[in-house]
Amino acid sequence: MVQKGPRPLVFFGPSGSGKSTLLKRLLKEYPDKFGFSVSHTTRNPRPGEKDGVHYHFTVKEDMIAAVERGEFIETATFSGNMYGTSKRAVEDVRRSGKTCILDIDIEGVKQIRRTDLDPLLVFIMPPSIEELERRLRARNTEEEDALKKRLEVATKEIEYGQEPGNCHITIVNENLDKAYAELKNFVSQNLKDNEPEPNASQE
Ligand SMILES: Nc1ncnc2c1ncn2[C@@H]1O[C@H](COP(=O)(O)OP(=O)(O)OP(=O)(O)O)[C@@H](O)[C@H]1O
Repeated sequence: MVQKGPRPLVFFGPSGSGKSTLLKRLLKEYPDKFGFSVSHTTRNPRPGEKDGVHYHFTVKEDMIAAVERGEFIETATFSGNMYGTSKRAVEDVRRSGKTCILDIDIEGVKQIRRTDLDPLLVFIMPPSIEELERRLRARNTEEEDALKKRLEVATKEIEYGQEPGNCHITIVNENLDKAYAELKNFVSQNLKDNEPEPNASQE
């Protein structure tokens, strides 16, 4: 079945390559055009959190069963709680007329490619591993062990992203403004039914 609404826009690439930086800029410039899917979690709601808005709150047994039925694009466990993005949540954003933005790892990319969600795959590549390491160190968000692990995984992710057919565009994020211009150009070429119209006139 051909789905109505704009295709989901998937960002993937090594940790530190600049995915969040680029997608935040896109969301800031076009707040009405893009949206995020609502994730599922088995953790308890915090005060003020609404089911279906902040998360779809569920229990482990149900979530495991849904994962086994193939309903999830990706899942992860943090401090004993499961989190995940369901196909349904991505479809919901699409039905609202917005482009659903996803920032996922390559296992998630492999999963979403097996669905009928027809995603546009944007691979964000660092200029070099050395520069990636410099940026991760400057970001100062990881302990040394976690940083080393991210750099190890980065090589595999770069290999996957560079294999023909695994993405629709590779953006080398050397100069941020140039990388963002490439992203905007790709988006406006490929999401015609969701043509970005800036809410601010200055570019
Ligand atoms: N073109 C660029 N030049 C220099 N620094 C950059 C550039 N793009 C992003 N950065 C910086 O590099 C760091 C990593 O970027 P960001 O956090 O966006 O990466 P990410 O791919 O989202 O990482 P993660 O997967 O770990 O969330 C940030 O501190 C960001 O400000």
